[in-house]
Amino acid sequence: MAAHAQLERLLFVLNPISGDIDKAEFEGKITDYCLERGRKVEFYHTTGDDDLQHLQHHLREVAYDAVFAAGGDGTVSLVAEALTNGTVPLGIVPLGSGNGLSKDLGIPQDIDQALRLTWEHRTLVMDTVRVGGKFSAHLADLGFNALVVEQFDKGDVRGPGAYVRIATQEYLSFEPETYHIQTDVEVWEGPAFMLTVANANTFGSNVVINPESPLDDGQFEICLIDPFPNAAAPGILYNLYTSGFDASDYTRRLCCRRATISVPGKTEVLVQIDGEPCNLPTPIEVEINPKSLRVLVPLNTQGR
Ligand SMILES: Nc1ncnc2c1ncn2[C@@H]1O[C@H](COP(=O)(O)OP(=O)(O)OP(=O)(O)O)[C@@H](O)[C@H]1O
Repeated sequence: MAAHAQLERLLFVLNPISGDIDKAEFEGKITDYCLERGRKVEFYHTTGDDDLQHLQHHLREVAYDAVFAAGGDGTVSLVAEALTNGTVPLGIVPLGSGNGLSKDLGIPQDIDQALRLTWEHRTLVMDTVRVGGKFSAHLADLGFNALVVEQFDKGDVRGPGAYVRIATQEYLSFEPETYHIQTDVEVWEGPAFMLTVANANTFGSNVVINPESPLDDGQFEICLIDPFPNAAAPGILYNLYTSGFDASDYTRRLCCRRATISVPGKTEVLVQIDGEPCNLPTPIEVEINPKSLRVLVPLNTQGR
């Protein structure tokens, strides 16, 4: 763990379409903040088109002391993937609607407070995960939430209200899949309402799907919610919002370093990875990449 490492040259990766703030004003604020403290700052704007390849190419050409992701969960995951297995740390200025990883890392949700990371921080070296070959720093899931995120993504309306409306609609007709999971520790098979591959703890919605699991412990959890009767829903929701995941009869967690997830009868399945929906061929191989990402966190938090 390093505290107060001097960061001279900073890159801010900005998603022009995330958040509802004026981006020109935001860039001006960052520039002033960094120049006042003797930092050099540059900006990189995502286009939504091959951003990972372009960013990786740029990072091979120019050496930075830190790269900040200024956007939502998708932008954070993009920059995290570009930096994984390297020595340059990731900083986060949360601008999205969920901002899950930044919350798990104890990064302030206020922009001015988050910018202090350029100046005061310590470095956490966290694990990352590969889910069916795709990068995940935070949470990936199959089942109910993946379906809701896909519908949410297709719609024009953002925010928690839109998510709840879609979730309520989908819940009425949702049919749980059966999963076969083989980990390096155990085998589990059964139907699940939702299956989360959790490197981290908390969704952007503040649902704590994987409480008390450090991001740098060299393992991930598969958090399962069984199909449940309607009458059990309020209790499960209460547990999810109060870090009580394990308290329910309908939940279980498998802790492991490697897993193969099959969905009998299906060759492809919908997966939500760090906020972005995608279809993956089955079986899905999941593997931890221990201590693979350096990330700047506030001095006064341990990260979770
Ligand atoms: N210039 C751009 N134009 C259109 N789409 C873009 C652009 N830059 C990035 N994207 C797309 O934006 C998505 C990532 O958005 P991001 O998660 O940063 O913000 P958000 O969706 O507003 O936040 P949240 O996920 O928290 O709601 C990706 O799908 C990416 O391809």
